[in-house]
Amino acid sequence: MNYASVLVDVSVRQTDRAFDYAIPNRWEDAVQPGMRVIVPFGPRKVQGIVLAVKDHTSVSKVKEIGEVLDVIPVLTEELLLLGTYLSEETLCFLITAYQAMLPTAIKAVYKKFVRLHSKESIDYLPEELQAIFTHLERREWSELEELVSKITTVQRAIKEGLLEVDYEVKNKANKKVERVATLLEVFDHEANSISSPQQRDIIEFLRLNGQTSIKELKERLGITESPIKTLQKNKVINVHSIEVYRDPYVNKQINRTSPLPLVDEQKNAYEKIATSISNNEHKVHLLHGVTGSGKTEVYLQTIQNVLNLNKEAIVLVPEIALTPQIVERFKGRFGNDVAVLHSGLSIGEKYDEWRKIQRKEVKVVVGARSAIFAPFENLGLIIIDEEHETTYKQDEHPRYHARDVAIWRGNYHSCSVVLGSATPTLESYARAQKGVYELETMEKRVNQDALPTVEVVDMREELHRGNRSMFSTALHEKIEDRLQKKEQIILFLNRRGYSSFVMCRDCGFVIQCPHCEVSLTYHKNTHRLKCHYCGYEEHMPKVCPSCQSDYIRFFGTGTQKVEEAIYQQFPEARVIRMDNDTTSRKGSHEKMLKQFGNGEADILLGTQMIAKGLDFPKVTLVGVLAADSSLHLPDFRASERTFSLLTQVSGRAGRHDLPGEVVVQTYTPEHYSIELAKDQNYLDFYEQEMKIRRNFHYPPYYYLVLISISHQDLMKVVKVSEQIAIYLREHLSNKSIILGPVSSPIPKIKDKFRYQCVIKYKYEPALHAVLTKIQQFYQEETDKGQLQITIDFQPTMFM
Ligand SMILES: Nc1ncnc2c1ncn2[C@@H]1O[C@H](COP(=O)(O)OP(=O)(O)OP(=O)(O)O)[C@@H](O)[C@H]1O
Ligand SMILES: [Zn+2]
Ligand SMILES: [Zn+2]
Repeated sequence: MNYASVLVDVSVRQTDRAFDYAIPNRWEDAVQPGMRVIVPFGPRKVQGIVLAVKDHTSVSKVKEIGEVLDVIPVLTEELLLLGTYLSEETLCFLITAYQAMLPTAIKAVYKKFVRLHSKESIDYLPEELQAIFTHLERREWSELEELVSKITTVQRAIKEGLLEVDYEVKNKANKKVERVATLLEVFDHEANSISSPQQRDIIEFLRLNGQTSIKELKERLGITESPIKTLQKNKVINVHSIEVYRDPYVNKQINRTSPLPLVDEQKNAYEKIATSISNNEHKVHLLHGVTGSGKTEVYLQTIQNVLNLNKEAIVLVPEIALTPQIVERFKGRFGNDVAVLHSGLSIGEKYDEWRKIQRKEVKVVVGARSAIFAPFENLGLIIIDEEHETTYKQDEHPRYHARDVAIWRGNYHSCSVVLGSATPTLESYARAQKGVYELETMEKRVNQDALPTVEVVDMREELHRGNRSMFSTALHEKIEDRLQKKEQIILFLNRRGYSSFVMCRDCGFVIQCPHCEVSLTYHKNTHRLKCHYCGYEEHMPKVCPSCQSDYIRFFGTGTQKVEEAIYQQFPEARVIRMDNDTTSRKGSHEKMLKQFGNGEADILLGTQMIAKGLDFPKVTLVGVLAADSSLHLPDFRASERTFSLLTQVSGRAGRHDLPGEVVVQTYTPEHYSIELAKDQNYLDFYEQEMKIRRNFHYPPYYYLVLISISHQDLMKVVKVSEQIAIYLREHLSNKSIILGPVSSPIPKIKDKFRYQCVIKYKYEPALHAVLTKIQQFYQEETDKGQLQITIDFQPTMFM
């Protein structure tokens, strides 16, 4: 008899290890590590992952595996190992690590049922339940909740043993199938004897075109099902189902491109990476290239190089930049060899793209963060574009950084990792300076033109001169000019930490969320106020809740307000506004960019989502509104973010033949991150920012851990946070710095109070053990869900 060690799909501490199950004889050879199975676990059936297969067990009463869900393992040997690394490094449950690697479609959904214990039980049930269970002996829990007057009646019957709870594992994954018809050859010569013209058409069509879907047959020949059925019955044709992929790009015409002759800087970078590839070396190359220096072309040719060696490549692109433009550049070069994974796809589409990878039908995957787990087995290259983007860090469990996973996989496959950016993180650049990474620099734009000229406008002066509009005189003039010349404009509203809050001008009262202690945001189209943390909503009040004045107004600038201002000041301008409101429908993002690319609008107005990766030849002016709103967040990376954002946005102008100009509007023009972004002067910014980081003990000089504690009861949060801080001070070396506990920048979310501690350390070998101890100490309480303690290594957010 063989046994399987199975990790069950239940995230609590007690199940964070494998349990043994017997493999029934009929599946003796079928069960392999990395496959999903269904196993009995207590009263229920749960999904689990086979970690190992062995021929003995020390468990005396071992249960049997109930079902095997896969034919090929969903997790490769490498990914199984990677899961262990992730759970150790981020202190998450092993199952959580594996779940992060799999597409949503194959994660289990559990349905709860209630059924009669036995036929006789019915007589002992209360009348209400008798009626319900007489017709159907098994009912879904959610259905019962509707049927009975009080759910406690059901609970009592369960306690008394009359009813039983039953769980069913459902798979969300549904493969899409299509019915197709083929001609059976034996009947070819007898086809002549068929008299029905419709049937003859079908035969003729199939003879010419081969296997055809029933749907297409009906459409093309204008027929119904019936002649098809007749032919099938008479064994002239064969009808069967085949699996098809839901491919969002299937109807898209993407022109094939061929490699461009590289310019010197590109060639240099390409060759350095090519050398590591041909030597099968695991090296990390930091490709620091200004915007428009042609990094993408270097990626494309490097990938080609790897494909020639019959190996595979993963390309990560930040979600926000995963625009059709980028996808087309990869599909254009590698066609059907490319799978695409991003959040814009439906669950089914993502599953299909993932299966193409699993079945080795593609060699390149382009995707957002989680694509780093693509189940390739012969990896030759991993590229992370815009490596400075914070979205590469997952902000829920497992709190991993895609860069770390990339380097782990690169090491495993002995292949190169390329990190590309115009504004690398200080962490990566410092590593490159120390020689841990290889630095490749591209200082010039491909088209040899200078970078766009950037003018910084002091909005305080504009105000003093009596200009109260959103647009400075300079920006206004330039917009007019471009509109006249029929060139295009991008207006970028830096909205992070910026909201249109409602304030009473009489008494200063600001309307806040009753649950989160943040101000509510005004939404014009619904005339409602909304909390962006918990979703709470209310009507815009007519009078101030505090002093009854009717002089209550919203403040701050949203994209809608900017749009209105544009229409007022430039009535002839055609505007496309891109923000969360206008792009929530699937495909709308893509459609708007296409319209702008086709010249159907003069101005593209948007938030963060238009800052990255866009490449429109006719854009010659970029305006940045409220450049410094990202500077005043309670986050030590605020300057770095502002610098990188401004550099990226400016990089959208003048990328082709027409020269570009940028106008940056700010209230703090003297701030170094704004001054240096003006010249895209990364090196000076790096030097200056590094000094600050050193003085204040921040990364890359120190590592950080953020511990957040939350609970409904404030006293409880304070007590636990203090206990944790004391424990840390006692058990970590005195070289480490422990900050807090303090109340978090957002002190309350969804009625829970939030506190935090920060650990700054350089070398702390006991760290993981100490933190695990803390987790275990509060485990019972955190498993119940009231108390929450999250541990975040190298956090990117401090809110
Ligand atoms: N060797 C080359 N010869 C001619 N044109 C090139 C070459 N390499 C790149 N280009 C073109 O130059 C433009 C900018 O290149 P690309 O988008 O690759 O730059 P990038 O560094 O990735 O930009 P960003 O980081 O700003 O998105 C593109 O239109 C691209 O087609
Ligand atoms: Zn709220
Ligand atoms: Zn008031």
